[in-house]
Amino acid sequence: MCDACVMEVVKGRLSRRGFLSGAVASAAGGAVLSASALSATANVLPESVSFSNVIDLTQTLTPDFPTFEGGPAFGESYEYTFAKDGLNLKTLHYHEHVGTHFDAPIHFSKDGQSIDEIPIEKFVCPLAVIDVRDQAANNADYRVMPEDILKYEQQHGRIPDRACVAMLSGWPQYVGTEKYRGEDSKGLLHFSGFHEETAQFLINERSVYGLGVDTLSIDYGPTKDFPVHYLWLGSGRYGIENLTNLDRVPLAGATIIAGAPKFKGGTGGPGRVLAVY
Ligand SMILES: N[C@@H](CC(=O)c1ccccc1NC=O)C(=O)O
Repeated sequence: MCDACVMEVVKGRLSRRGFLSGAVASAAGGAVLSASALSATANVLPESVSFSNVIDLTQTLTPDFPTFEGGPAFGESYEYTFAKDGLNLKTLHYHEHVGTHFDAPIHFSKDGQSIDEIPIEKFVCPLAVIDVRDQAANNADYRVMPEDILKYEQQHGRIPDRACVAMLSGWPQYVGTEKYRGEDSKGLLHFSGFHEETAQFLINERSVYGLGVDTLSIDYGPTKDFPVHYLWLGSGRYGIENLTNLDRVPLAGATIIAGAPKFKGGTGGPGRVLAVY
């Protein structure tokens, strides 16, 4: 090899080694940095979460999104427009319980936690999806029963601790139609929810933080006394209503990242809810 060629090879090796050792050093530095940043700021979860899919479980909120009471519950008006002012900015007016939203314990209890008081680690949870689409298709007033949970566990294993248990009824396909609320001539609503025995079972026998539904309410539509709201929220747990896309996540094994709002004293409120798996 000519002298010049040898020099080029040696230079190449040296710079590659320098590059590699620099990369190792910066990776190690990065690890140290992120570990200390974590311990300084995060409420560390007991298990690590790794994922390659993100699914949006949130309904798009529009002024005509169906509401529990039937009337409008979300409005918006422009304060600034790009054409007139060079920027767009709206004021929103909305009911706390509209669209994909949270029910905080205070919603149905005398002095339960408000939405801002729920510890954040309760919003990142294993997600257990209970598929009752067939039952709901046959009976709009179907309620998720304890047997549905036991059947789920036979197929997918025990509901994990700290889970959010969500009902998949298939109702999001009816948003935009009367059927989503299912109001009859007597003013009763018709859609699925959880049975109070199931809420009681999950409170007593399992360790669950959240209850989710893809309908307007964790209680089924025709209820007059809201037993699941009183039981579940009264036990210090939270609910999420009007979820969507639960048919796009595995029934077991996903993690829900429930982006609850942080309104001081809020009884709930709309948020962004994601599932990762
Ligand atoms: N499922 C509803 C229930 C609810 O909001 C509600 C229950 C009884 C009386 C009024 C209610 N909300 C009024 O808009 C919710 O918790 O968001």
